[in-house]
Amino acid sequence: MPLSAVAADRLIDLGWSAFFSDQVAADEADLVPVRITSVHRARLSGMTAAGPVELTLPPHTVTGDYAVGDWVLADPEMWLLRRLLDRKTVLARRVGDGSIQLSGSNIDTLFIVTSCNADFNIARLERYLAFANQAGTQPVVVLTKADTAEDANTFRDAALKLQRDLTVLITDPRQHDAAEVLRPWCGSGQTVSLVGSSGVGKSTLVNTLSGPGLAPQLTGGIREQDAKGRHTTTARSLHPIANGGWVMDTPGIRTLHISEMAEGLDEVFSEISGLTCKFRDCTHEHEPGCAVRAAIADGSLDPERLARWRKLQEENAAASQSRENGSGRPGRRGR
Ligand SMILES: Nc1nc2c(ncn2[C@@H]2O[C@H](COP(=O)(O)OP(=O)(O)OP(=O)(O)O)[C@@H](O)[C@H]2O)c(=O)[nH]1
Ligand SMILES: [Zn+2]
Repeated sequence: MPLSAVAADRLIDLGWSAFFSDQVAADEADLVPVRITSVHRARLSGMTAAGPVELTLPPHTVTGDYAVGDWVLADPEMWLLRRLLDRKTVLARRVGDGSIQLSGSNIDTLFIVTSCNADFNIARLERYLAFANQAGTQPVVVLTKADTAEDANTFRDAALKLQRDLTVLITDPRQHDAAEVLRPWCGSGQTVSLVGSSGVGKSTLVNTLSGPGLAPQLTGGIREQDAKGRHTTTARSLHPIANGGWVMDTPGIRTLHISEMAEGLDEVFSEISGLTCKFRDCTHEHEPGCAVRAAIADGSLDPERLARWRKLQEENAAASQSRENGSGRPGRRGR
């Protein structure tokens, strides 16, 4: 069943690309690509080129194995879920009990939102950057509440130093032009998500991006009752952006533990990870020919930045080591 030109365009709007179509085997031609738009305890909702569908799940399906943003193939007769396609990017992290939490997949850009006030925290931003890099998504720092700061540019200058070629934007999420400022990352077929502390303006930004007339439910996560009757935020969802693209609302991340994020960290701290010392296993403590200590000595590397890098390296090594015999890695780099 060849796709009509309209349906093909619609699929591209949804984020479908050669990366996914190349995975469809010849004998799967009658299956339909579905993008997962929300993941519930016992239910998966999705979007096809023709509109929204509720998937029928095969027995023993664990919905937690699926992420909002996933592409799956389904049998159109009953919308029976057949197979998950490989992810281009995946935001994954270890949570308290050691399990992997999937925060979303096939996200092109992660807006790391922080305010020009006491919320602005360099060490936390470096964690978020490692998280985005490890996922394979492009991080963009979005600074809000510039109107309440004496000089927002000092915040922007500090953020620009956190990663080579990092994009840092200043915008007021309450204003319509916030959508214009973020437009380059929100075109047709592009998927964005937001992270940041409570109160920095994420929901306001999602509402501004979604344009007028979209469900106010976007502010505040979707809450469900778990088995013990507690209310927990179990669902994330994908929403259309007014002029193209998709935005994923992700629940707040209270503490972002660094685990299995070596590549992501190297990218944040590329000015350190790119240095070559005389000894390959240099600890940068006392060895001769240490390029890291030389960079500190000549002033090209900030000792505080080095200290933060060390702390994250140690946290990552300790967490990754204790996981060595555990289940698969949470993050898989897509680029
Ligand atoms: N003055 C000012 N207020 C802002 C700005 N951005 C957001 N706010 C306000 O800050 C408050 C919090 O914004 P939210 O969008 O609810 O923040 P959030 O990040 O979604 O918070 P959680 O839902 O708790 O995760 C709201 O009252 C916004 O109107 C800004 O640039 N300047
Ligand atoms: Zn060294």
